[in-house]
Amino acid sequence: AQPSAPDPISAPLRSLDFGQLNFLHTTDTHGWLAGHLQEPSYSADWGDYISFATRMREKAEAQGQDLLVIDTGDRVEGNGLYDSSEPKGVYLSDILRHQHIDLLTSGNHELYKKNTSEAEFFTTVPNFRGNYLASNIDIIHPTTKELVPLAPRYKKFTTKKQGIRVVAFGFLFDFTGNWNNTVVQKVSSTIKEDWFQEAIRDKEVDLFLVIGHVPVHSPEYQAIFKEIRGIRWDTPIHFFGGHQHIRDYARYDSKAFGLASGRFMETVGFASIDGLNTPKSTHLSSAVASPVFKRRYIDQNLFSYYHHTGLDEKSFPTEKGQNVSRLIAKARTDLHLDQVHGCAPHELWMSRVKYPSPSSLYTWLETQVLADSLKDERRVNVPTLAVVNTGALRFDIFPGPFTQDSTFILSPFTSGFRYLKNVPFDKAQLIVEVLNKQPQVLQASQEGSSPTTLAPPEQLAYPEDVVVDKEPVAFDQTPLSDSRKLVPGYTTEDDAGKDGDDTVHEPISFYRVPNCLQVLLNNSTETPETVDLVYIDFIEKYVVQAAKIAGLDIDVAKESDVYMPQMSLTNLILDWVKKNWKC
Ligand SMILES: Nc1ccn([C@@H]2O[C@H](COP(=O)(O)O)[C@@H](O)[C@H]2O)c(=O)n1
Repeated sequence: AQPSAPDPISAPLRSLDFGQLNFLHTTDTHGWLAGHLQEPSYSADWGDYISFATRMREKAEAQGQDLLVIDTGDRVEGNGLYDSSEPKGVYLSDILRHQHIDLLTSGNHELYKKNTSEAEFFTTVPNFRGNYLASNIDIIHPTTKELVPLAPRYKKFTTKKQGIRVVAFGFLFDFTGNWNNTVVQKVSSTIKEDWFQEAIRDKEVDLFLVIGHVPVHSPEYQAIFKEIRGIRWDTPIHFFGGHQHIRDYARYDSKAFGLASGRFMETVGFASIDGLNTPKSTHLSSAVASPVFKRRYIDQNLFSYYHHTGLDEKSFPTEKGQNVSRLIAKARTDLHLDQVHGCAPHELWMSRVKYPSPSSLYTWLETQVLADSLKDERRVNVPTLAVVNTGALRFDIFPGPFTQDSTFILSPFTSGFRYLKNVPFDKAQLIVEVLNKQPQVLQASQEGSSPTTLAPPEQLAYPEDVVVDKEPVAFDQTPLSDSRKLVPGYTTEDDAGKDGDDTVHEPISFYRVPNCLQVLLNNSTETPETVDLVYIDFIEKYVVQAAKIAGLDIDVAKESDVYMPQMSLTNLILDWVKKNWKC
């Protein structure tokens, strides 16, 4: 772990059920390779994860079993380790590559910008040569300008110990926000292509593995499941997914399951399959008709890692893991990530408290940061309605030092502001109302595709608020090894029940927020007739649609202009923190 990481807190743990084939899975890590330096439950780092995967592989192989390590994308954007370097990601990719990852794929964040997808093409794909899959992503080759697959479409391989014959695919959900140097083909048309049809007709396959940056409960994964099942009625399928930042497990049928392993290096997903028919096992009388699938969501800390490997402080770390922890510490020093810009007086939560409220991160952004600091000197005293999508803020703020790292953890994106002059106030309000009308924003959600949102992605999995009654939870699973108070954390309920989390936690509330927050900046007590409608540039395409619906007949892209040139939301927040949160 990193030198400043808090020690994990002991907690009652559920164990892992190993099988013939075992998996470790990360997704949506968003640069958090140093782990969480303010939260004991997630305080291990990528170096510890490397040691963990090594020890788990040793354990599996000693039992004659196999272990595969999988990552399903969104490795970038969301943490100082990625976002604060110039160019972005140079430290991150060098740290990432030390983990032996058997299969990986791209997320949407790898494709928002041209330089990010080109870095995948030139660095991450070669770093994991042969293991990076891109079933539905093409990129314009930066030199030849030809449209080429970002990485191979699929792969067939045989596992080391059990000889399990696997065909693996790597998908991205039907993402449309990519830069125009990449092409994301819809999943429903990709699975009709000849190469896919041939791959699923291969009879020499014991397991189909579908990894992807796709929610496990999604139209895209349903379509892939149906397509494979239509041809191979009996072959086991394991899906690994992500994107919604949640822990989730889907049962498609008795031989097909899918695991999603959370976000931000809070979770390492574990899955296993036992009873697969393989060329070896079919000769044995022990071959089983129906395989058994298991899953567990591991809290990413050393207490869990020691427990699951049966090792301790001395026997657990590997030399490589320790070197990588040192590499991360050096990168954090080079990037000045511990530099303190101010001190937060109390917690500000994204979803643990109601919005609006004094402890809501969004209320703070509206009533303090934007209200104090959003001003273009060319537009002084002009009434302004400011709109920012809630998904632009990515993490809670904890009391204490607000560092260079906290800045990017909170607001990693480079988005700035644009504005439309003299918008009738009632129309401006209507535009915000339209933006907030639905969970899925405007953009006629494509049929058969995952919904998109301007709110934090976790919210797609919560149709309603979850309000936790603060009474201690009853624990009816494995016996408690420790009767102390439970630590608040994940209490996942999925298609296999309520016993998925390795650590038994006290539950946490989840309150929904609107797609966009808004603040009226007006020096007068009178309602303005017109306002400057200021919006964060990421939502411009949605503002265009909302303006049409609101009956504002203008060409938004043409008539809008940059507001506070050179100022990003990230820097606006940082300047406010420096001025207002003295330590
Ligand atoms: N420049 C950006 C990029 C993304 N967002 C928000 O993040 C959501 C997607 O996040 P995932 O990690 O789930 O891919 C997106 O819907 C936006 O809410 C943003 O605000 N600015």
